[in-house]
Amino acid sequence: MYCVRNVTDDLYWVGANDHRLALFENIFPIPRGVSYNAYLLLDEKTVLFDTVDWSACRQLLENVEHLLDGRTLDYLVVNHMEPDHGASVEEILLRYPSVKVISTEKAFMFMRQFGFDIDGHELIEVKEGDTQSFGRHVVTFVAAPMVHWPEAMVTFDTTNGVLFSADAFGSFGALDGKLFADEVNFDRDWIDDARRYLTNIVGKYGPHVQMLLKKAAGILDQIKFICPLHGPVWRKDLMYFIDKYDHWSRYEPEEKGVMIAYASMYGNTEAAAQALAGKLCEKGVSNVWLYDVSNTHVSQLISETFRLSHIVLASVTYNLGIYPVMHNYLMDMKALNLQNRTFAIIENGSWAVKSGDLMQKFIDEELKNMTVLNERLSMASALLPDKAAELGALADAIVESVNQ
Ligand SMILES: Cc1cc2nc3c(=O)[nH]c(=O)nc-3n(C[C@H](O)[C@H](O)[C@H](O)COP(=O)(O)O)c2cc1C
Repeated sequence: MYCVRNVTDDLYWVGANDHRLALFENIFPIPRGVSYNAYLLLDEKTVLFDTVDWSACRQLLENVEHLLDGRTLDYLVVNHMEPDHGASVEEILLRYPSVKVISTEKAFMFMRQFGFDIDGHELIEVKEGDTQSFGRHVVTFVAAPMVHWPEAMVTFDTTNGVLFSADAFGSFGALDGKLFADEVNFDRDWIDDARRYLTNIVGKYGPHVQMLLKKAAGILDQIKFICPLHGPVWRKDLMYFIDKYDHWSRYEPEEKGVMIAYASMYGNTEAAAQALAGKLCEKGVSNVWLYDVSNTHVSQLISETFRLSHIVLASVTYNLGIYPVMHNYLMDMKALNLQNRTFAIIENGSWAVKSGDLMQKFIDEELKNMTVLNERLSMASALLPDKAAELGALADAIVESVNQ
């Protein structure tokens, strides 16, 4: 059965929802599923904007066929050739052999690399600023390299103000009927998945997102809809989400608050993390979030690290090193270019305590623009009452820094 929704009077969502995939990119858990968004414009010409993952191809075809209602498909615009959107391109070409494909030089290169038989078809290569008329609608193409692959572009419909934003402004989470961000409680139910999506997937490319935001700033008053390739479509309160993107891509925290990420085998480091959390709240800083790095997916840790201003790393020493899962989290921060956070350190060990110095060294040498508070809580096996003053001093230093 077809499943479509109007975005505007002549533009339709023709994508699909996926609740079967457990790991997006075979790495990120998606308990709320994901949507693959594609859009069909019925103008004098018929235009499909992007396709879907291969697993959802059948749904896309049903949707498109239903709306075309006997017309042929004239154009396919491919903004992004990553397989979760581009995998069904060849199937569209097989079904609609006269379709003209509009995309970037690099995207056509990727189509060939993936083995798609495109060369018997009319291919229209576009670059920044090129325009195309489909009848009433005129669109312009804007390069969006590394948001999130190098071939990516976004397409702006100058007639109705629709921005087809490719992977920008996307989110994990299946739509399940609710197409628009204003049909859900986005700030309560979606923002964490949107942040986890952007920070983990495009986090490394903050400067490229900033470049795209600067281009968008020039036409901000003309943008009426943002149609991403995953997650809800935006038609109200666009600045709420644009502002989030601005923070994430500048590596600026959204909130003053403390994330305590702890690595603990037998519970003593965890107990210290709990004691610190209690002290912070007692001293008036209650935006405090505890995460056990061993049972919190690293994508969630990264997302929270992008959200909050202060990070406490509490780790046992393990074979003279940092606990491996904590180390992995630090490596991910480096890979994603995270910056501008204030850290505090809690270390533990029973015979040769090393984790504190090693975490400090990693932050100083491998991460950019970070501050580490001087106060450190160092434990030998367990946090005993003789460490109360040290714990209090650490809490005071964090509170002072948060309140600055
Ligand atoms: C496999 C393994 C390796 C360890 N390596 C070290 C080490 O190199 N240096 C050290 O001081 N303690 C080491 N420890 C001890 C723990 O770091 C220590 O007992 C710590 O207090 C455990 O804290 P927890 O209760 O939070 O798990 C190791 C423990 C295990 C199980």
